Amino acid sequence: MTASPTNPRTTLSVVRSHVPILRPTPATETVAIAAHHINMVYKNGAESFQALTDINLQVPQGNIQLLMGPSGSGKTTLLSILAGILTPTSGSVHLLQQDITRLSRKALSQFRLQNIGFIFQGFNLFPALTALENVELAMQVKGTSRRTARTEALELLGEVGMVEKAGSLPKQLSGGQKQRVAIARALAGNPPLIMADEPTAALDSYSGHAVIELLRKLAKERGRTVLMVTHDSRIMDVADRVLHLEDGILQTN
Ligand SMILES: Nc1ncnc2c1ncn2[C@@H]1O[C@H](COP(=O)(O)OP(=O)(O)OP(=O)(O)O)[C@@H](O)[C@H]1O
Repeated sequence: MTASPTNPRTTLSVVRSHVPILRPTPATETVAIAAHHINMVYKNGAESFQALTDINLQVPQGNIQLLMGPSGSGKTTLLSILAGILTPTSGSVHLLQQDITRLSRKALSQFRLQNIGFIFQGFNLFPALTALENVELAMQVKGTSRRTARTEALELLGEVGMVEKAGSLPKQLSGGQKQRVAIARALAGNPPLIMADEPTAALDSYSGHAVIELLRKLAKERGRTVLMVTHDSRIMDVADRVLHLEDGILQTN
């Protein structure tokens, strides 16, 4: 991918013994995520179901925006479309000024790998790999060499306060610790966009707060754009905007 001046990836610089550190990016109103007239119809045989109707939205770079709404209102469907995992029935999605709905399958998969960090409710860590190996593997998948991957994975575990648990297997970690490792893994390769589906749902209050604070810092101090599906009203305090879905329609507020 060609780095643009507004992309936090361009703020990567090498300081202190070859360890990459992110400098804060000045706040701009560059749009990082945009959806234009998105419709999604699920078809099962003769039956069809309209899950999303004419969704339009814009998320500026450095924002934390939440997708909220009742069960079945279309939150996960919309997040999946915005992340390029699902193709909408109609409409377009622009990520970092690129129309991802026009990319080939291969180009889209490469774009996702380079630009989006995913965080899931269930952590999705490899159970047989240590915390460090889970992050390292993600770096290698993104093209980092083995040697650099270890250094950078340790750096990322440091960012989420998990260096001391680098050698632990997921089963030896609490839910909050697992989610912090999953966040470190999502940050592998320094993606400018973070997309999360219920990142605090499986966590107790204390761990949930720690994860929310981490996501806030990523947006406000590191210029990452964070979009997440959540039912967690605590996150509303740190959000720039709450997008509310009802029956597949975005409510204007
Ligand atoms: N593959 C599918 N085929 C048919 N219908 C689907 C499919 N996936 C989702 N739906 C339907 O689309 C609607 C939106 O689902 P979605 O999972 O996006 O909702 P949600 O708001 O994320 O719900 P929850 O909060 O319960 O996870 C629901 O009515 C669901 O049954």
